[in-house]
Amino acid sequence: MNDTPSPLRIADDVLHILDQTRLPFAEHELRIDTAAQAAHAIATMQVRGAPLIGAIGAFGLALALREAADDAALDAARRMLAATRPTAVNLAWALDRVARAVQPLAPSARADAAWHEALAICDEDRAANRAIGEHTLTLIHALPATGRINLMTHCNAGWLATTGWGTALSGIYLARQAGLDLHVWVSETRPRNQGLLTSWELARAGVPHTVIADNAAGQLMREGKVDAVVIGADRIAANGDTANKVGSYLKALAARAHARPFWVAAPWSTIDLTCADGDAIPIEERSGDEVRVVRGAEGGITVLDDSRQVANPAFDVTPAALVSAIVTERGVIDTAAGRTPSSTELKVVSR
Ligand SMILES: CSC[C@H]1O[C@H](OP(=O)(O)O)[C@H](O)[C@@H]1O
Repeated sequence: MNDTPSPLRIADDVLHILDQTRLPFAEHELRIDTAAQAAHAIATMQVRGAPLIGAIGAFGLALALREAADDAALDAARRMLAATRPTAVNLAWALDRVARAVQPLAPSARADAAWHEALAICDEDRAANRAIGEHTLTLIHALPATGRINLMTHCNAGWLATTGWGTALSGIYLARQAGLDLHVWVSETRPRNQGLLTSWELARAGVPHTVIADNAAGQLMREGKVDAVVIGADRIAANGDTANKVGSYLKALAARAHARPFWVAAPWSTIDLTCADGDAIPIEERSGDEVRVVRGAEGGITVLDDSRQVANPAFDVTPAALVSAIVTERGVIDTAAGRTPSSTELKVVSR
C-alpha cells in the first residue's frame, strides 16, 4: 500500500502531519507529540476528513497515555479528543477501538498498545480505501457514457482526507491508472474550499479536472456534462441517510432530477448503526468567521463584518432515497436496485 501519498508520517514515535489549513498554497509539516496538539489539529482542521481524524484521534489517545494511563486519564483523554468534531463517526469509532484494546492492560503497557492499534487503523484504512477504489472503478466502467467520462465530486475525499488513497477519489485514481479518459468537476466547497485540496491532489496525479463554483453544479448536469457524482461521507445512518460536507444534498437533488447516479464512497467504519436515520446525526456548526473571511494565499479577506448574522452548518444529510450506491471496502450496496440487503449490508436499507 505504499503507492499512495499520505497526509501523515510517523518518525521517532511521533506524528508529522501535513497542515491542511496552509494547502494548497504551502506544503508545511507539523509535529504532533501531545494529545492536546492532536486535538487542536483536528478542531482547527489542520487535519480533516473522516478517516483521517479517526486516525489522528487514535494517535492522540496513545500520546495521552504516555503522560498518564490510569482509567481516569484514559477516559478524560478520550472525551477531550471526541469533543473536537461531532459529525464524522470515524473519530468516535477509532477512539472506542483504541480504548477497548488497552482497557484490559496494565497502565504501563497501554501507551505502546494504543500506538500499535493506531498504526493498525492506518493500515486497514489504506487497504479499505484501495478496495473502495476498485469497487468504484467497476461502477465507472458500467456507466453508459461514450467517450470521455465526466464525474463530479464535492469537498475533498482524497488521500488528504484519509491515511492514503482517499475514498471518493480512490476510484478516480485507479481509473486514471487504468487509462480511462476521465475528467472531474470539482466544486470549490465554500466556506473552507476543500475543493482546492481536491484540485491540488488531482493536479499532482495528472487527472484532468475543472474547478467550479458550488452553484454551477445544477447547470452542468442540465447541460448533460456530468455522468455521475461521487462523494465521501462522514456518517451513514442505518437506513443509508448520509451526512457529508454541506452542499452534498443539493448535488444529490440535482443528480436525481437529471437521472445521474449519486455514489457515496466510505469505509465501513463510517456506517453508524446506532443512528436510525439522518435526523440522529449531529451536524457540526462551525464559526461564522469561516463565512465572513475568505481565505487565500496571502491570508484572509473579510467580506462581512461582525454586525451581520451568519450560520455555518458544516454538513448536510442526503436522504438515502437520493443515493444510488454506497461503496465500501466490502462491496457496493446498490441502494437503487430495490432488492433485499444481504447480511453484510446489515441495516443499510436498499431502495
Ligand atoms: C473521506 S471523508 C471526507 C469528508 O470529510 C469532510 O469534511 P471536513 O473537510 O469538514 O473534515 C467532507 O465531508 C468530506 O467528504
